[in-house]
Amino acid sequence: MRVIQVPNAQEMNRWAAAHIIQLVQTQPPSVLGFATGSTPEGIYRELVADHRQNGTSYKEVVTFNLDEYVGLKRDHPNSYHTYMQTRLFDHLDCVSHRTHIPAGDATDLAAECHRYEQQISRYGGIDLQLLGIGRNGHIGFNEPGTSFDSRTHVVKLTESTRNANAHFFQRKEEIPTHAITMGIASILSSRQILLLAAGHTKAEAIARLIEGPVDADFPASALKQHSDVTVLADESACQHLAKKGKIFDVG
Ligand SMILES: N[C@@H]1[C@@H](O)[C@H](O)[C@@H](COP(=O)(O)O)O[C@@H]1O
Repeated sequence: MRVIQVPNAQEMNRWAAAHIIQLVQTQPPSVLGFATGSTPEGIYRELVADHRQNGTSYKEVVTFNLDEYVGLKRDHPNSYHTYMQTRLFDHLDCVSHRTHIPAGDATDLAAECHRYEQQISRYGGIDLQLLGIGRNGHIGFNEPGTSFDSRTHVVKLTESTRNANAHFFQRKEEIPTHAITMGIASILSSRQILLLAAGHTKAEAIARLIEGPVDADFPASALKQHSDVTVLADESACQHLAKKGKIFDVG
């Protein structure tokens, strides 16, 4: 696992966007795994700005999102469909049938999970998966205790995750109780993974990820079993790390 420390969130956004753009330009057709939450918002703004200024094209790009809330229609203002549409897809030249997000409003959720996995396989797997990290170490919506062998599945959200996402909703009761998420094994099947963290609220999670053991109680630690993971974090998110340095590798 490679750790890259940058001064602030803006630098994190620029670094990540440049990395994505390079992949899109040099390895078409790229299959990108996207994440939601506050962390990637600035990266998506950078991609939109680059598309406007430099014309980087996403016509050939295939995308898969990590997760979606159960029970929200895709046009609900807080669905991850709406999040991706308004922050990214509406502003790029993506082809809509190549952008994929689990259908949280499916009547048969188990069938939807199976279908999603098959779709990822049909495109030959994900080249680059972006990840945020929850304060409890969740990746996607894989909460502590999730099997490292898990594939796309339905999860019950913990109270801490619902609270952490509360700022996206008007009222706490509106926050869904369940979600569909790619599993930990689905995430680990990606050829390359870029985990992003900015701000002091992520400092404990980043220290535990980088310096703690592999442990199912801390889902992000599964990433240590993958051979191409970069943790891109700002100084605030790195403040509890014992090891200091701008770039270093951990076993
Ligand atoms: N499902 C998402 C995760 O994919 C994301 O990593 C996490 C952290 O969010 P934020 O970036 O807002 O801190 O939030 C949600 O739970």
